[in-house]
Amino acid sequence: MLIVYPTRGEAGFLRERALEQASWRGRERLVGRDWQALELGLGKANAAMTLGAFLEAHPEVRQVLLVGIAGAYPGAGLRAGDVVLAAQEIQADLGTVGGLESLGMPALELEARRYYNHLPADPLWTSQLHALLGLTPRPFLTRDAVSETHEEAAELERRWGAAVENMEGAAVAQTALWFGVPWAEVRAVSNLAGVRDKTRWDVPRALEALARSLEPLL
Ligand SMILES: O=C(O)c1cccc(C(=O)CC[C@H]2O[C@@H](n3cnc4c(=O)[nH]cnc43)[C@H](O)[C@@H]2O)c1
Repeated sequence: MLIVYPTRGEAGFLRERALEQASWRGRERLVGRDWQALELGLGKANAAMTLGAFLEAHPEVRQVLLVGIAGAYPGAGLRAGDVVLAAQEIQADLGTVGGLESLGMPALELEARRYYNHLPADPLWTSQLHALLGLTPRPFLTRDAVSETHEEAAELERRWGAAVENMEGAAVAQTALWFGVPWAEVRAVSNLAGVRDKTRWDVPRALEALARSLEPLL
């Protein structure tokens, strides 16, 4: 299993369990008992290019799991420390404000299936994680830009029906789909989306919960 994470700050629990720490094209690479982990970098471009290059160089990878922190939308009923599993990723900053459909061009076309803004997590891998980790799949949203106000976050939640937002998920999803590798995503809530005051974030609580939740996999 290949675990991927955006920033080194989110991977302390993996580093503690790694048998080997290395570097791959300037990105941190950790090797565990029956997993490896790779730092992606922040945002969609970093995530897509790093994962794409790694999958091209490592055709033996059979599953990808993206882990990290996320911002929760106001109506999602989530707070810092809650851990969520992705049912799908919604690439909300591609196309018009309402998405790609109105442009009539998909983001990805595979075997006659057209993907616009919605990118489904692998159903089997996700159902296995649901059973193993006891997490309920929820819709995730990705933009390179973060929500900066409550109103912005609430509008994204209303328009797309997502529970949480992040900056890399859709890029990992689209890359994995294109390479034909099952992908899944688990994130811990660090903050309410739209809140920029870091004193109202709780990243340590989120990362502790993420580590606890993923223990059965490590
Ligand atoms: O400085 C800010 O206002 C700010 C607002 C939101 C997120 C950030 C980050 O630095 C996020 C880094 C990292 O964490 C994920 N993340 C966590 N919370 C959110 C969020 O509310 N919206 C989007 N992404 C979030 C993200 O995937 C990044 O990898 C700074």
